[in-house]
Amino acid sequence: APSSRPAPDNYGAEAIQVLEGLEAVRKRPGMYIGSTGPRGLHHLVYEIVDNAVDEALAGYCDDIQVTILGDGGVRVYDNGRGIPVDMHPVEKKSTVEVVLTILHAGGKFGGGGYAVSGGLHGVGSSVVNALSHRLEVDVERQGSHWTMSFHDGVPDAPLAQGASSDATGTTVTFWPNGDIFETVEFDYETLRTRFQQMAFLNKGLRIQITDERELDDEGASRHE
Ligand SMILES: Cc1cc(C)cc(-c2cc(NC(=O)[C@H]3COCCO3)[nH]n2)c1
Repeated sequence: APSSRPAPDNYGAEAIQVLEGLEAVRKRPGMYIGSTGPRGLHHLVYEIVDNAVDEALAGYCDDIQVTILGDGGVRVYDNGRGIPVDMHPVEKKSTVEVVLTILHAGGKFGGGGYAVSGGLHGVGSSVVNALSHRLEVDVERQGSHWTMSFHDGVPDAPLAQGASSDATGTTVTFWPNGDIFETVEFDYETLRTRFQQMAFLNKGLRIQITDERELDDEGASRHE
């Protein structure tokens, strides 16, 4: 007789896909970011900034701010449209959660392999999330702040509607996993040089970077 067990719903399959994706990234980080040395660490920032740059190149954002926090985290902000916050009826997941947890076929050649230097072109955010022991996102869109946090890429709770806001934008803050990377100490000059190159390649693009770690009596150093 046919088993009485109901067919596994899509939601269960989806949750398994997320966990398998995160596990794959943590098992072979080099496949996704090239290495777990300093280059791989800085690649995390480039993956997140890539999304903000795409929004700027699409003409929706003219302010991108990167901050190296005193506690070793990095915050990336853009004043674009904000990642969509719509809730998918079936998976009961917001687009924000999908962008940050589903491992998309990334890279230059689709599927797995890709030239590390080129990065994942805006589909690498879930990789950054998987390799961060904590990640927070704050979207301003549709009149509100919408927030979500993750630990090792796993959501702490669904997307939550917060205070009202008449601005739009996306802020992602992440703290790289010290068990995966040889070092989690960001190098200011490495980031500044890379953003300067990107600004040369994209006329009109402005990326501000601030290092809050070297706070001394005259406050954080700020360069554009
Ligand atoms: C800092 C950061 C990090 C991430 C993961 C996404 C983004 C991001 C994503 C977007 N824009 C979008 O997702 C577009 C996509 O098309 C609908 C409107 O919003 N802007 N900024 C910014």
